Amino acid sequence: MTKSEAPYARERSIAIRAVLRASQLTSSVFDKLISASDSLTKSDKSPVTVGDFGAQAVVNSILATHFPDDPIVGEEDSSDLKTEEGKSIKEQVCRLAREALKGAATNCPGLSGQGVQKQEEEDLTEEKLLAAIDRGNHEGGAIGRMWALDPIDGTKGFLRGGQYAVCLAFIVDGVVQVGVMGCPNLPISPADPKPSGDKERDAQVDKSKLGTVYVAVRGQGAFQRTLHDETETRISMRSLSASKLSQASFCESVESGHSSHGTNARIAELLGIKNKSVRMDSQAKYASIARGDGDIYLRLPVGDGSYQEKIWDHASGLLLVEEAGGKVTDLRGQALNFGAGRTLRDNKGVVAAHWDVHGQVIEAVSKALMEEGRGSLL
Ligand SMILES: Nc1ncnc2c1ncn2[C@@H]1O[C@H](COP(=O)(O)O)[C@@H](O)[C@H]1OP(=O)(O)O
Ligand SMILES: [Mg+2]
Ligand SMILES: [Mg+2]
Ligand SMILES: [Mg+2]
Repeated sequence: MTKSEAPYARERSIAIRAVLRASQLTSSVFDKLISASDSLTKSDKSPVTVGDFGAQAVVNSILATHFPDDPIVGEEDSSDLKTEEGKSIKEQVCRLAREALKGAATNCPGLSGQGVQKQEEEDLTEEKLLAAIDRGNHEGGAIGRMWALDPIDGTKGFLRGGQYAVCLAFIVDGVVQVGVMGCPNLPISPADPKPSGDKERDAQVDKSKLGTVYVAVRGQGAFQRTLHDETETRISMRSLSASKLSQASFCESVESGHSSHGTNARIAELLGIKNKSVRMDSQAKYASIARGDGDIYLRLPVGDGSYQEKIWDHASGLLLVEEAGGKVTDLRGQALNFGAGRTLRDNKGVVAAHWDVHGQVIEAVSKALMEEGRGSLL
């Protein structure tokens, strides 16, 4: 079977094109713009920047051109841009989105030519760009085609100059079929240093060695390419058996408010793991274990566990890890349900690990939560 005949080949190509363009936008926002006046605080107290809005406008415009009937579940909406406070951000968002959509054609397999470009450029008025952002307001659900978009996952990492990801997934009947993730600050070669937000240390990082894109289609494997070269290399998780589990390394959030560092530390202890956990913002954690830099991604709820994870925070990362040989479930070992709406309301927490050890990790998670008196989460 050639690539163009493979299931979801068109969705795959368009998703890569959209993520490349949005990643170019976010990189240029960071290089040129980011200052306090380029971001707002949302009603849930989380930050949102020119980059988040701009990337959502770019991805949604491209999806609207190529799949006009497909609904999109996207993180952002344009309401904050329509206020007096949001006016200057709105102007920047529109200028950047226009530049990104008009920019030189990105290297993207199966798509070229003026026709595609011209179609995309027709939608560049302010009104149309804001409407494109708001195409992301779909409620989700278990039936039919839809896209899930996090235009910048890990906005706090983005603002720090650390890790963030542009994450786009295609979902059919609640099952993720295509996942594409742009990680502009992740080193192409895992051996190279990655920016972490520490200004002094990050000054030593060679920027020409950063910028990866991950692509997975269900049943077709997981691949890494770079932002500038379309050559794809297959990736897979490090093999890990029960007897080698103590040599594993964990990935976890930088933010202790997003996932419980204390519980993770106890789980590592229960599994005999001595390696220090690697802290990183965003779904870059999924990419990192999918290509074998680390082995286990744990995201355990903080406090009473009332936070509902969002589908756009996990859809592309989950497929990447599954296609690289891993298993991704909630803390009870149940599959994540992407068909329950905008959130993973049927699930609590996330546990991603190689198939061969996932069961043991789940057992340790149960034990640690019981010890903490949080057995009600199980
Ligand atoms: N209270 C919370 N618990 C868990 N995740 C959260 C919480 N608040 C925001 N997030 C989301 O967690 C993700 C980042 O987590 P991580 O710590 O792994 O980088 C982001 O998607 C962030 O949204 P956002 O997309 O706005 O950055
Ligand atoms: Mg956000
Ligand atoms: Mg996110
Ligand atoms: Mg986001």
